[in-house]
Amino acid sequence: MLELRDVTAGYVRKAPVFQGVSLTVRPGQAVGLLGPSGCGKSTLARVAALLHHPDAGTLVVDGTPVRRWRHRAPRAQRTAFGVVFQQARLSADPRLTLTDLIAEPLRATGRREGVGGRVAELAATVGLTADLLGRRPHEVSDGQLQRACLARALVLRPRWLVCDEMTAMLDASTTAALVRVVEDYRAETGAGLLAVGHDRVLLDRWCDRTVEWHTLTGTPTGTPTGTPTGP
Ligand SMILES: Nc1ncnc2c1ncn2[C@@H]1O[C@H](COP(=O)(O)OP(=O)(O)OP(=O)(O)O)[C@@H](O)[C@H]1O
Repeated sequence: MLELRDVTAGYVRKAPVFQGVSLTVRPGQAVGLLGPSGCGKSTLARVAALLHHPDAGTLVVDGTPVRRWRHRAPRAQRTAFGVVFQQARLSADPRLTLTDLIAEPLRATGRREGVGGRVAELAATVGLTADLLGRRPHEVSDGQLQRACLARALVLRPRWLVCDEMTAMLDASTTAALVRVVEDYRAETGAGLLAVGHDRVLLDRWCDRTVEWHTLTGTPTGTPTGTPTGP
């Protein structure tokens, strides 16, 4: 279970972006988070993925409260998450080839064996051909780079996926392809998903339930009331 309990977070302590927000994602569940620009969805997603330290509240991952965020978080907790952001170019080291980009989390966690095979397998999964893998980010399209970023997010076989407007910059066919990759991965592994976006139609189709931001803010505790949209 991924549980945010009464979380307050932001960038200036006296003026948090949001206060007292609670949200729960069950293993295997896909929760969409919908809200207006600037309300704090990305900030919440970053807290949930251990990338942004909240000012108050608790994050519990698979029963263990998180005490440290970012590089200070224990490796086992950090590697439980795969994260994909909207702007692939900001989250990709421009010096790395796509092969090295996808393999980055393996190398960072000291897993050097079988890297080539795992990268090839994931490249095929996300639809990257071999000729693209030797290129650097500036030599590929936004959609191709986002495919590589999704492969990177899956490379450690995370139990939780956080997709922060993953498809906002992409055309319909690339969007459909990447959503399918995420859903195939979830079907195979039982991973849970928090998908942030603006596109209600996409989130309603993709997710088991879609939560509106305004139902979260000020919610005291417990799972927020979402809009049930699926099984
Ligand atoms: N690094 C930062 N430093 C200071 N303020 C920030 C930072 N990142 C975001 N903010 C501010 O925090 C607020 C929430 O931003 P956030 O990106 O979480 O919103 P969002 O709902 O994801 O928006 P969008 O849908 O436009 O991506 C905004 O007012 C934004 O300007």
